[in-house]
Amino acid sequence: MSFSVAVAGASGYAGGELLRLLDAHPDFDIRTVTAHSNAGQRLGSVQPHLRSLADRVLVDTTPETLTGHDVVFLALPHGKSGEVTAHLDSSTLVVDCGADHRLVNDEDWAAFYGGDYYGAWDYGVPELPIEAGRKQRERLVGATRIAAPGCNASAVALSLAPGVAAGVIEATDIVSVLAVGPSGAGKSLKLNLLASEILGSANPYAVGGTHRHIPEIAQSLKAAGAGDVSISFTPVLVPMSRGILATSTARIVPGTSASDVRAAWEDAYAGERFVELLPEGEFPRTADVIGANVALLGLAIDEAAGRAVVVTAVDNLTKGTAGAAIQSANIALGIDESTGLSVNGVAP
Ligand SMILES: NC(=O)C1=CN([C@@H]2O[C@H](COP(=O)(O)OP(=O)(O)OC[C@H]3O[C@@H](n4cnc5c(N)ncnc54)[C@H](OP(=O)(O)O)[C@@H]3O)[C@@H](O)[C@H]2O)C=CC1
Ligand SMILES: CC(=O)N[C@@H](CCC(=O)OP(=O)(O)O)C(=O)O
Repeated sequence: MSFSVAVAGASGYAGGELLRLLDAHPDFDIRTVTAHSNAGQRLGSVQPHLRSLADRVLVDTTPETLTGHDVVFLALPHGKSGEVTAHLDSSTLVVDCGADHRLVNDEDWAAFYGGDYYGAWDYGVPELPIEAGRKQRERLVGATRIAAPGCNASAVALSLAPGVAAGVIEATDIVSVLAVGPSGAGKSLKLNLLASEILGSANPYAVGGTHRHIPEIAQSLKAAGAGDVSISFTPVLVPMSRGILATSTARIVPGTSASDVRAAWEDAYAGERFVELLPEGEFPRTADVIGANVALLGLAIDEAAGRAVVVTAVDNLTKGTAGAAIQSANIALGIDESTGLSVNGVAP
């Protein structure tokens, strides 16, 4: 099978990671690569690590340049995807890596993003437990519109949804602190992301309940069966170009045994290729997931605090975005879900 593909935002970080993975995918044929300020440039001049695609020329991101493909991946700034997708044929599979189609509640959109609200699409985290023992992947089969997740949001949702779905942790008292690499903020110049500001320092941001991923996480936990959700979420920029280490804790439902808590995560992720619960006593490092389409989880029970502690590592650009987008597209198109995706990273 060969599906023609366009990648919009191909000059950016997420677009670059999409191209790296798509070029190795046997069923996808990259036909069009688009950009904005870099339109007209050779891809090799802006993504020099993509040697096999170096002579491709970036074209403008318009409905016309994106029309006529079987699959369109969008890696555009927030607000830009919604503008484009309204013009694409409904039979084209469109996978948006931005936030424009993630939130089901327009009030959340207004509170955390603002601007036009374009409506929610099927959420591209296949392994997420949803109600009644089901997984999000069921909803992706045959989908033609998919919203890939926010990288932090998917790390935290994957961390906690099994415990919520099994009823062993309370969703009303969650604390998540994340160490994140600056590539999550994209390639454009920002003063707080200068090397002189971040090398040798750990810098908190969006402190105090303001981060845009909070409603996205709450939405995923509600889909897993939570009623009310309360999450204190604090990201901290650390000097690693890519990667997320999310540490989340939640109160254990009184009377639940430690083995029942662990069983919730073991059962949820048994047989999953791209989400793995490490053996008891082991915890992941970001170094183990760089370039891999994998989320690694470590779980501990803090008996004294009465809390479950979940430490999750993902590469924000791979399992956190581009890998999730391609995995979800595979499911939508009826291709084997793991095609073109590896659990192996690069190290050291
Ligand atoms: N980086 C990450 O880890 C993650 C990113 N995402 C999401 O993916 C999307 C892309 O992010 P990322 O790759 O990091 O961002 P970058 O800033 O690295 O890339 C943005 C891309 O969008 C293009 N672009 C910029 N302005 C416009 C415009 N006005 N109209 C059309 N295209 C434009 C840029 O083109 P040019 O360079 O030519 O100007 C570039 O190709 C965002 O929505 C982001 O939130 C989601 C999860 C994780
Ligand atoms: C370091 C950094 O700024 N990271 C970004 C991650 C963004 C992301 O996951 O993408 P979306 O914006 O598409 O949700 C952040 O925390 O907002």
